[in-house]
Amino acid sequence: MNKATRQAVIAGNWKMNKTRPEAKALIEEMIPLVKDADCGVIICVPYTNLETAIAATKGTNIKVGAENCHWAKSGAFTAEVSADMLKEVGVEYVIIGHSERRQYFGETDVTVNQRVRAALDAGLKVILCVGELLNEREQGITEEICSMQTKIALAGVSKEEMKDIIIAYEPVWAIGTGKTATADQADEVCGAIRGVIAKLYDDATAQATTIQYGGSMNAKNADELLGKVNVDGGLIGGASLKAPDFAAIIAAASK
Ligand SMILES: O=C(CO)COP(=O)(O)O
Repeated sequence: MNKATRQAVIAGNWKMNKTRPEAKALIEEMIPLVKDADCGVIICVPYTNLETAIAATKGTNIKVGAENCHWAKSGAFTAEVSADMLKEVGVEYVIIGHSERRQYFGETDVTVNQRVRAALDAGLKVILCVGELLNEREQGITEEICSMQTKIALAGVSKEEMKDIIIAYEPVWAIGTGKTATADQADEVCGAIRGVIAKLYDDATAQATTIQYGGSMNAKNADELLGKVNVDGGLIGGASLKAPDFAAIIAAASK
């Protein structure tokens, strides 16, 4: 299996945006624009929008994800949401390990691993985020950081379970900054992550794993990034909040 046979997946990460009426309107605008996509289409939305998004996307090619989940089944974890709760609502995907969770909410490689495990156990598919800080890139340790994050996050995940894991390489310095990694930088790190998967599992698993790039991907730069052999799609922040922009990225991934 190679890029030609791997499924490209474009996922929107809405972050902390949109009330329920706004979410419904955005999805309704999106549906006709993305209905002919030749790639996977996912929108990851705030918890309060999940039911709205699931209802609004019913019968369409848009799948719905959450932006995080807790590692415990239930318990005294004020404001957290379990993987079972998401599954019961009808959610299919969950983002885990986003750099904003790591940066602002004390998420560590170990808790990322625990959350990945909980999501898989609940029957959810995972979009696992990894990526280096600017100073780590400047120190030349990008591949080491991304390899380590990937390895720790996947501890206890079997080869069979890898079909339910998408990895998103998101350099932290490129998120929401308008600074995109060059297509070659994105390709290089996505390729290095694929190498880690090959070592942890085997080459067939590595070749079958969807590895996205995320960080200021937009309608203008999507073509070049998605043209790279190791870049199998994108995790889109800002541009996923505008239906025409999101649709343009999906069109680029469908070529
Ligand atoms: O963090 C991101 C997606 O998870 C990327 O966000 P931007 O596309 O807004 O840079």
